[in-house]
Amino acid sequence: TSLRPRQERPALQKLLELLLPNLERKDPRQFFAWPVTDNIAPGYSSIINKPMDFSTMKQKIEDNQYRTLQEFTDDFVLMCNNAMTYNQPDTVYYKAAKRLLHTGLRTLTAEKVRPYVPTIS
Ligand SMILES: COc1ccc(C(=O)NC2CCC2)cc1-c1cc(C(C)=O)n2cccnc12
Repeated sequence: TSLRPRQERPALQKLLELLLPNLERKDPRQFFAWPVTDNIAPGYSSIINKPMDFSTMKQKIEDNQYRTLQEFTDDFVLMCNNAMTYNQPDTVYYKAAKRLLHTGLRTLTAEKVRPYVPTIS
């Protein structure tokens, strides 16, 4: 809660700006591109208390709100888990989320990504 302005984290921010489009390409039908609304998903806001989507993640990168790669990964996992919580397993959304989670985590934990993230946050 220090009053100091957010210090720059250029390396991490640049890495996340590269990783996000990589993850978005794994969602060609753009089910995860924008916040899910109650009118397309009845009761969504009362079932999912921490909504997340790619547009929100993009804004958080631009606002320098991710201090570590782990925080970015946590939002990605949250987004996928929300879809697997609200939607039944036999829906396109559940299946898309399961696949996205699996393939996206492979990207985020790839050896070539690890070295670019300073271990201290
Ligand atoms: C931004 O969210 C969306 C945007 C577009 C669409 C969409 O094009 N749906 C068409 C495929 C059959 C109708 C679906 C969604 C959507 C995502 C989700 C998620 C992510 O749970 N969802 C759940 C129930 C109903 N619709 C959705």
